[in-house]
Amino acid sequence: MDEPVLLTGAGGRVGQAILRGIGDDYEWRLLDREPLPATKVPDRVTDADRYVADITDDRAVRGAMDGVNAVIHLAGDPRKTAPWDSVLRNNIDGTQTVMRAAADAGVEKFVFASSNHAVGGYETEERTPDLYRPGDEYRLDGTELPRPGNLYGVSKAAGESLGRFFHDEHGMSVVCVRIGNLTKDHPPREYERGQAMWLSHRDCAHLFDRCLQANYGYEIVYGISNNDRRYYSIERAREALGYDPADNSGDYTFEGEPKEEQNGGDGDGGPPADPNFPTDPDTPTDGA
Ligand SMILES: NC(=O)C1=CN([C@@H]2O[C@H](COP(=O)(O)OP(=O)(O)OC[C@H]3O[C@@H](n4cnc5c(N)ncnc54)[C@H](O)[C@@H]3O)[C@@H](O)[C@H]2O)C=CC1
Ligand SMILES: O=C1O[C@H](COP(=O)(O)O)[C@@H](O)[C@H](O)[C@H]1O
Repeated sequence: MDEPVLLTGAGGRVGQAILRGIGDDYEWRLLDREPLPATKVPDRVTDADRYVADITDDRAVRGAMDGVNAVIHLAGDPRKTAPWDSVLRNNIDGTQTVMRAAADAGVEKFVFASSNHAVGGYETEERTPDLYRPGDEYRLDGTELPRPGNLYGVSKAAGESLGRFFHDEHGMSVVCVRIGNLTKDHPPREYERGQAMWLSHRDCAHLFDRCLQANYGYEIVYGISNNDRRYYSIERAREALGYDPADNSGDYTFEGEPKEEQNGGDGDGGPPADPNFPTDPDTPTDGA
């Protein structure tokens, strides 16, 4: 892909995971309402390709969109406790502004950062905490209706709907990635739900790379690593995008330490050297 890719929210956690992984592989336009320090910008990105702008500023967004072939849209309020006025402005109005500008500019592919919170309502009292544990077979696969657990999740469901509209009405390819819990270097520590939906930094970069490379119409996929604990299916991401994650929160202890190091393993990222070592927090141990 020779034409630029517009990355909104480039300075944030997800944006930086993407740029650190595939920053040298594309021509980027980086947009964020905060100026990006040089340390957050890949070497080849010039000042002219850095936009300090708010995504609700239609004129600025259209300026940044000129000549762009694909968009990864991350900018927004990521707080699950975000109030309505913020998600309405940043996540719904902002997303509509970016998607409309993209469709008008003839952008081919649009990747939208949706969230696990768009479907948080499926985590009912009856299903939890079993849902978060290895061996539980409950799966959401992206074909279910949104079921937000908070107003932030409502705003993400709205973004998915906007994507459907701009795909159907304007032919733009749209993929909505329901991102789980992006955490660097190890799964969230001592947090079953977070470990079930862990997305490692390298899998994050690989997944968004696949979103830029694959051909699709409209898709909703889950963005998690290949975790033993999981209640999201990654089959659709594999099939539609060619996603092939490398990490698994099951390779870490509940406290977030790599199992092979604790077990004196060979450090190859594979399973623990001693299969009898009781590393799974759900596995009863003598005296535990
Ligand atoms: N980090 C995670 O585990 C998850 C993130 N997501 C979604 O991924 C996206 C990125 O999340 P993070 O990187 O974690 O958030 P972040 O807060 O680290 O980064 C967001 C970036 O967007 C910028 N931004 C916010 N509102 C803006 C606006 N109106 N105009 C221009 N720039 C704006 C901020 O300055 C910031 O650099 C969000 O849409 C979030 O909802 C979804 C699920 C999980
Ligand atoms: O959508 C998001 O989800 C992640 C994970 O949710 P959590 O309930 O496990 O915290 C969250 O960390 C992130 O801030 C949010 O944007």
